[in-house]
Amino acid sequence: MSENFWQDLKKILQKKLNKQHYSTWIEPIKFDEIEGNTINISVSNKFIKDWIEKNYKDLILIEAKKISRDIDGINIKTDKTIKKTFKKDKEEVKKEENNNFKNTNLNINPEYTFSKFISGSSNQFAAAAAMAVANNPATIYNPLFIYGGVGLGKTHLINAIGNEIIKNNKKIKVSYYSSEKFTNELINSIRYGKMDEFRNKFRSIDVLLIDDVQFIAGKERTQEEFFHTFNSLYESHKQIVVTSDKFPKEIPGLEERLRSRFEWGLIADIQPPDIETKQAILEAKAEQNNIILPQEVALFLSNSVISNIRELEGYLVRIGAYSSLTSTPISIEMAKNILKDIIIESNKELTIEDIQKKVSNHFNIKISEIKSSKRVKNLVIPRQIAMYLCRQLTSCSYPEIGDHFGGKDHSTVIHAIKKIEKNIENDSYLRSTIKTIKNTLLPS
Ligand SMILES: Nc1ncnc2c1ncn2[C@@H]1O[C@H](COP(=O)(O)OP(=O)(O)OP(=O)(O)O)[C@@H](O)[C@H]1O
Repeated sequence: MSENFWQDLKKILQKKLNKQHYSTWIEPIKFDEIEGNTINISVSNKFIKDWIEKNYKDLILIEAKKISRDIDGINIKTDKTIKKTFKKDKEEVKKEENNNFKNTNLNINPEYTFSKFISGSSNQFAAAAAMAVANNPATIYNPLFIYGGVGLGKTHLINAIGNEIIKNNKKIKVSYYSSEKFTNELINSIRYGKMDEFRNKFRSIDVLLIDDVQFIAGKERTQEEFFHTFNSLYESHKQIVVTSDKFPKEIPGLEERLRSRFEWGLIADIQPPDIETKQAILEAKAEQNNIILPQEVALFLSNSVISNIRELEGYLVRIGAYSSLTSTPISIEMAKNILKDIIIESNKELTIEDIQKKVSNHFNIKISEIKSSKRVKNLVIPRQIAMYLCRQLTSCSYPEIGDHFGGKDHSTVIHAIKKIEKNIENDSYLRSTIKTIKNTLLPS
């Protein structure tokens, strides 16, 4: 009776709740059992557990009692292994699009909504936190700091917060700024003596969304001004949301006072997507772009390529264009052919060249640069990572690795690998970068 009980209960809850809330909070719940008179359920992390306890537990209990009068409690556990990918309903996407109004002053991209954001275990925490903030601006998590690797959906999520807030209340003044745009406006205001205007403008915003905040690090005047803007908004109980490619502590050149403020609220990370999530995203993007993508091709792409979703989308568009230009339906063969330089067959043993290719591709540098002896930072770290992965993923010796990196001595290779091994422990960004590259080298 238990599983049916849960299904019935979910149906009732689905009717009671708005679709988005249902699919974000109730749908991913894992039903465990009914033990005595208690319903045991699990969710993927403590944040979701707390949220459900605070907002939905009473409702679930009331409705459960209507099905079975004996029920008198709900016990929520956390279980990290829960993976749940849920897709949003087409109708809901349409409705949301219609509701969105385009106000270019706000700089918000109307395309990036929650309905178009696919949640999976890698980003569920950040998506749930974003939704919580969007539904309760400036009341629960302030600031919200979202961080994650390149192309994993930070810009999409921060815009979705803006779109959702506007949808709920058109009077709230929401502004989205890339750090670059913030800096440029500041520079212009200084140049043309318009600092008062600049300050007034930022301080009159209700919700300030700042994307890629790592770019203001190292810029003294921008950080100073942002610090004052932050304080003024925070003190007037206005919502601030910030994204970055790194955890606050790991942003080089970020002033201590800003770092500590970023840590006042909630910090949520986005990890590289798992295969299920990648597949769901690809299928959704294919639908949005009118590309007929057979399921096996979506699976093939999710298994073999890249974690960077922007890159993944790029390949999808390439395949779609090829298919349309040649009037041939998309097939695995076609995908393999188009992506032959990127995909490494999963049954083939990895070589040092494969690793060099992937690492160079990830960091957007040339293979010749990774093999060179140039000591600039943007080459040294990729080179060290590549050497580390060669040692981990191939059976090559230190001298062999050194040979493939422009004839370097084995002691240089050992030094590079030790450096990564040491840093990986404290640097979550490095860890996540290496994981992303490894995922593309070792498709599961
Ligand atoms: N979970 C998701 N569901 C649907 N689309 C996604 C998801 N995550 C990312 N995308 C898409 O991937 C592309 C890249 O995402 P986005 O620009 O938000 O990444 P980012 O993390 O801000 O990258 P960067 O570090 O370069 O600023 C966008 O088109 C976005 O819509």
